[in-house]
Amino acid sequence: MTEWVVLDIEGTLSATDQVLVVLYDYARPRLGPWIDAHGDDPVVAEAVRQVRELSGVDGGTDELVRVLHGWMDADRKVTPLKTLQGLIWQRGYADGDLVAEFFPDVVPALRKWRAEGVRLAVFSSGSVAGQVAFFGHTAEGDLRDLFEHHFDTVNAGPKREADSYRAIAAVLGSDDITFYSDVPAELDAAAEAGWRTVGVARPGEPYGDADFGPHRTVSAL
Ligand SMILES: CSCCC(=O)C(=O)COP(=O)(O)O
Ligand SMILES: [Mg+2]
Repeated sequence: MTEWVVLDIEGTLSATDQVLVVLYDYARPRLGPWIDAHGDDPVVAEAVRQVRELSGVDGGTDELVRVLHGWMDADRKVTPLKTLQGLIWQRGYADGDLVAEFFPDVVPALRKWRAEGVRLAVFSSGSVAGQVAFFGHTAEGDLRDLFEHHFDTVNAGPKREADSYRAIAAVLGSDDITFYSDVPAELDAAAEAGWRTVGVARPGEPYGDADFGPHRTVSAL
């Protein structure tokens, strides 16, 4: 038994296509209008500043959107992109345009862990705002109560760096943590921080045939 289970989303709880096709296709045409309509929102203004800084692009919304689309095409988990996507998805879930879907084993496993007293948290590249909206609007209802904490690249740090996992452990106040992810490099970073790790190798997913090295590996939760 472990005190905490910390979970990745894409490839672990939900099919990669849920994110890279459904959610990315939803965000793509809405990025420009969102930037134009919410320029006074300090969160959007800071994201736009970061996009300019990281890309060196100096032009208007069209140029920014070209950069953001390029990052999406390459699936680069760049923080300002994840911030803007998260705001758009939050609206999409609230409006009923989006419904989060999970692999069939996921919700039973989450409920079983909770029934056993295991505490749950999420660490995803998706922004905390996007994560909370995602778990609040699922095909199996509002699942937000299952999780005590959400972490992203803003409040924890990059997923492939051990310091991010150390920062999460400090917030959780525990060193008895198990991390589930489909990405071996994320598991390496978590293990370096002293966490237990479980690789989730789901058939048909991008990391379904990956080499998980020393990490215990499962094909479902
Ligand atoms: C609404 S959650 C969207 C998740 C997301 O944007 C993403 O990039 C998932 O990355 P992960 O770190 O969970 O593999
Ligand atoms: Mg993942």
